[in-house]
Amino acid sequence: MPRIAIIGGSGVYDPKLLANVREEWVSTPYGKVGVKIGEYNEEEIAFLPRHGEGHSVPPHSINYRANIWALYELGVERILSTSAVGSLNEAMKPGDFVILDQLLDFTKTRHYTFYDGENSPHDRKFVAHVDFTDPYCPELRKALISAAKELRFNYHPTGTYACMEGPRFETRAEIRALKILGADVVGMTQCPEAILARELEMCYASVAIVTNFAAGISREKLTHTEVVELMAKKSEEIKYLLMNSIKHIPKERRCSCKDALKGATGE
Ligand SMILES: O=P(O)(O)O[C@H]1O[C@H](CO)[C@@H](O)[C@H]1O
Ligand SMILES: Nc1nc2[nH]cnc2c(=O)[nH]1
Repeated sequence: MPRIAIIGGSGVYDPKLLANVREEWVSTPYGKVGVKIGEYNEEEIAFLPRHGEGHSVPPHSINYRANIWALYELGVERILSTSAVGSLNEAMKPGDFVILDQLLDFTKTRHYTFYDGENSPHDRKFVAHVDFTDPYCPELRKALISAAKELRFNYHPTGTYACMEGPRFETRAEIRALKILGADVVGMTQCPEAILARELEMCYASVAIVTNFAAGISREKLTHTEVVELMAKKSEEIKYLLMNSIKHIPKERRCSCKDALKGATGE
């Protein structure tokens, strides 16, 4: 049973980092999900490309609830993910790794919770207001930072990610506003992926890879081609970073992620 899962973002579509890969189809109250399960250092790891293998699913249409529920069903406790981002912070350059620690959510049309009270399509028919002060698991963040340090990668140990609805890129004015609000990087997928993991008391962290300077900061037109091309160039480093992080993940969970529902339902 995989304790750890990797969710691959743009440019990270296949589990080449794993051996003996099999696919398991998991039924969830939100639909079926195909999850790859393989081995790394004799440990079972689950892998899920959030956009599908051919990048066929745009960020606003991803079935985040099915994806996270499927990993939970498989017994996953810890989720590491990648996200390709634009940078608003001149210190965070294309090719740099940012271990996210904060989030700003500007998405609009997504499904943000599993807990819809009586309308929940499962037996958790309650309302839950989960603490999200620190959206990322401190233990997973520490593991990613230790690995980036060991590998001597260009990395930033913190970063605020602004999640936009997409699928378009931002206007110059939106990036100006996000900078005033304190965002360091901008993407389209961390929300609701991070909160949904927290709602199922799973640990979640994401390593953002800067693929471009954001709209109005970059002198070039923004293209998805540029994003995928840079991610392809970084694919080996991303693989090493994720795999090296795994050995730094404590077996025992001492973070508060595992108690996220305590006090959240008013019980
Ligand atoms: O966040 P990931 O999945 O890496 O994808 C990023 O890349 C796409 C834009 O090129 C958007 O979907 C953005 O969120
Ligand atoms: N929203 C958004 N996502 C990205 N992913 C990679 N670059 C960007 C960007 O500039 N904006």
